[in-house]
Amino acid sequence: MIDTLAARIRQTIDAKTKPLGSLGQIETLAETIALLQETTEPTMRNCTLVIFAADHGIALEGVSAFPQVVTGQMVLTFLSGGAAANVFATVNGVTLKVVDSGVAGKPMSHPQLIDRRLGAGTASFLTGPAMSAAQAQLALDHGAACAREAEGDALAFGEMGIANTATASALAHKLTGLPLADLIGRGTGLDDAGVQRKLAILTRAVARTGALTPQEAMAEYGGFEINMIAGAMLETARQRRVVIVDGFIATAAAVLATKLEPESRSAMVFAHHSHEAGHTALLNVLDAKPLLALDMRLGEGTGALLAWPLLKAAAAMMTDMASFEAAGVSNKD
Ligand SMILES: O=C(O)c1ccc[n+]([C@@H]2O[C@H](COP(=O)([O-])O)[C@@H](O)[C@H]2O)c1
Ligand SMILES: Cc1cc2nc[nH]c2cc1C
Repeated sequence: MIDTLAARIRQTIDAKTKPLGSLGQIETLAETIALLQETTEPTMRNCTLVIFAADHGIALEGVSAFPQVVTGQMVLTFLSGGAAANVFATVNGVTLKVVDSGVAGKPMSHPQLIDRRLGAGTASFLTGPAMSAAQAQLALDHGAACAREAEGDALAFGEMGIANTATASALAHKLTGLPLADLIGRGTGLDDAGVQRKLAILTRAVARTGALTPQEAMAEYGGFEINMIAGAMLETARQRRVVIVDGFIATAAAVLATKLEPESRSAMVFAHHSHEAGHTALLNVLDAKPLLALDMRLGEGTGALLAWPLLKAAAAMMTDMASFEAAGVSNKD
């Protein structure tokens, strides 16, 4: 007798009209979704992508190929529909929301922009904490609220923030203890000398503190948007909805989320393997096998948007595909 949900889900998949295991990672994805929804007939009807945007004091140390002002400019581009995330969301029927988590400069006022600002960018973590402990906690709370307000069987979280690969690397280093050199990359397009400079600055920055708790790490080295994504992931997981994890920065937020609440890992599916060098190390930390590998390194949730149809296919496989028995197809002896 089959007595566990996991075994019933596995048996449902194996009874479908296909050689055993022949749908590969789609089978694993179906198992994850079905376990989370606690049914052998899961549904994947709708998805929302929430893009969290914020600025980083560390940008002023020259760790990005682009100037800080681009963060706010890209927020306006998301709102006018011209970014890659808008295009991919439209193509795949995903609702898109944009959150100001703390973009530098004066607050932008736009009817579609969700205001969760925690300041005009973080402070530079080269010389002191990026934010206060209270701001770090508030970021988790704001992220959770944004998740509660977003509709979908699955939620994807994107980010926009010049220099946030530097932030993600420093934060991930403190959370995992992995060497910084394994966690840094070119971001928006640094050359070799730029990467060396980024490594030197981050090496100085992380030497400022010793071992940190996850709560301390997200205040010392976090970002408003990264911490909000962690809060949003935690809330989505608590609601037993699927979290679609995007690229390098989103995966750093996922590492933070799992350090705070390890059980959140079971709600996460990993959309793609980013071209950003440090992504492999973070995926390994989470024992994650991403669905796609397209050499993308844009962020914004673009990888998550491209993975969304695979989640729909995995759920539909469970509900709509015939079993050997129902279809009258002979199974192997
Ligand atoms: O998602 C990724 O894997 C990814 C990898 C490299 C860069 N990005 C995006 O580029 C920005 C950060 O790059 P940088 O060089 O400014 O740290 C930020 O807006 C991210 O959305 C995103
Ligand atoms: C133009 C541009 C678009 C982005 N989208 C996400 N990060 C980005 C960084 C830049 C520089």
